[in-house]
Amino acid sequence: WWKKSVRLPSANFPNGPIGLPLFGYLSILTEKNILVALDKAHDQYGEVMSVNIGPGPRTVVTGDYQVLKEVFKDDKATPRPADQMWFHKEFRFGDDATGARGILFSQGEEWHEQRRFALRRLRDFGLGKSSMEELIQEEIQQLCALLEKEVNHPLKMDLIYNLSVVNALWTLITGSRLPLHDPHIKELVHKIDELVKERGTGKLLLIFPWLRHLIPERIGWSKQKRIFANLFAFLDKVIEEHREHFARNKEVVKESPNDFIDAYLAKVDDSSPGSSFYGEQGLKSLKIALLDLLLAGMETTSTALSWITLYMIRYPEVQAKVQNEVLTQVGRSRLVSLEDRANMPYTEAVIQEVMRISCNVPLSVLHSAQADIHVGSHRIPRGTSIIQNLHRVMSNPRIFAEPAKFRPDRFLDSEGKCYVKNDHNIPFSIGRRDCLGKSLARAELFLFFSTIMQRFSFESVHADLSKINMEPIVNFAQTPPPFEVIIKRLK
Ligand code: HEM
Repeated sequence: WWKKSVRLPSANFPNGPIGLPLFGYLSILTEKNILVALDKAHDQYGEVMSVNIGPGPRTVVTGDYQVLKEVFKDDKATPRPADQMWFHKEFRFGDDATGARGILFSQGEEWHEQRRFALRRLRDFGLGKSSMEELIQEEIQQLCALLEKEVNHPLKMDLIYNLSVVNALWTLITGSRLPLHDPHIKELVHKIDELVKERGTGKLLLIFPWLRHLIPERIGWSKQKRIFANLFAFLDKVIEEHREHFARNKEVVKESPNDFIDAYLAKVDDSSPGSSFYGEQGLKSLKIALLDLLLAGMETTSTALSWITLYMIRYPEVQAKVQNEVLTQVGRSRLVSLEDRANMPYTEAVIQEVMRISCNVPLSVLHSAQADIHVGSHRIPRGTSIIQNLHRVMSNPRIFAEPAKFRPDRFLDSEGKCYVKNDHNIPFSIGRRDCLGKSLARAELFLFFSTIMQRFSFESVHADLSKINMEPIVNFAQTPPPFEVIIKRLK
């Protein structure tokens, strides 16, 4: 059994380390973190290789930009692996025949439909428009008011950005915003944060899913179930309120939906059998789509903002240059707008460099091969799971010299005046199933960062800046270690 599970399925399958029975590629459990373990294996077996994760069959891992570009340019690697269905059956109304509901883990035509709809509707309700900018600005003003109260005191950066980020999404989804001190939004943020962290600490659960039957409490399975149940109760309430309103004002809502949920209910009402929006399945999909948007959108963007803050206290000279650029281009009184981005190359370069070096979602989300895939001399058979090693691409020394060093000017031209895009910087992944919220995330990062820099400075609580811990906590996401800042008003 062991030989069968660890051997290469065919002669031209990507090579890789031999896993142990049950544990698979042991370094994943014994090295400092999974990224270090995979780096070691890549160094030995190349940029397209395979490993056993736990007792499962071999998973292909690639950290080569050109390969990722080629493999993910069309639908041949868009599905999510079927062996995670145990999880989706529990939390995403999943089944073996049709996969999971929602956006993040759905399959085939259902995924196409759900993704297309979400993209179009988020665009209608703001993405890429001035209304979205106003909505984000509103959140930033509230956040700045909160920061103002903390001036000159050490402040723990834990969950500071989450409330504002989730509220921007919440407004797009539900049509109304919640005040930052609202207990509902605080509860929502805590639940999502707990869930993401639990998924991380439940690494063993991901590798050995059957442990949930033996030690559900210790492995974190019971806790996940409780958190999902709370989250669903929260979403059910909002959906129910929208459904009641829809039932009473159907024609008006259809004519001009106020938010994402309204638009979704209108779509469910107009759908016919065969569509993933139709009937009960449509309503289930709505709930999971909301869950996906909140899960995928909150922690990632908030974590990126926390990383930016940490890098600013570690490199005050970089912070000073950003502040100088904001004050020169925008001044003190006018609100920063997305149009300013073109004139603020240094700020853009700093965001890009933090995204590169902190690599928020280092292994993206698992994909699998829809049909046999040929990569150079390799053949990856249908159904094989594929990990996109984004961390590997973004720390490739041939593209990013001295990749461990924080150097925003690598995204500037030789005179340091113009921002230079680098296609190899792919924190949002690449190809047909890349991040659905990347425009929103990019807009948020720019507006939050530059507006805060227009008014405040972040300082370290340590006199010796080299003492600041920059070591990421690696789970599903790479998060900064807990840290404190002293907020100063910009003189
Ligand atoms: C800095 C912020 C963010 C980062 C680094 C990030 C990164 C990613 C990555 C790496 C993926 C996996 C893509 C793949 O499977 O190939 C993804 C998927 C996704 N992201 Fe983001 N994301 C961010 C913000 C957001 C926001 C704000 C939203 C909400 C609007 C969002 C919604 C999604 C969704 C729905 C998916 C699943 C797409 C699909 O399966 O078709 N993300 N994101």
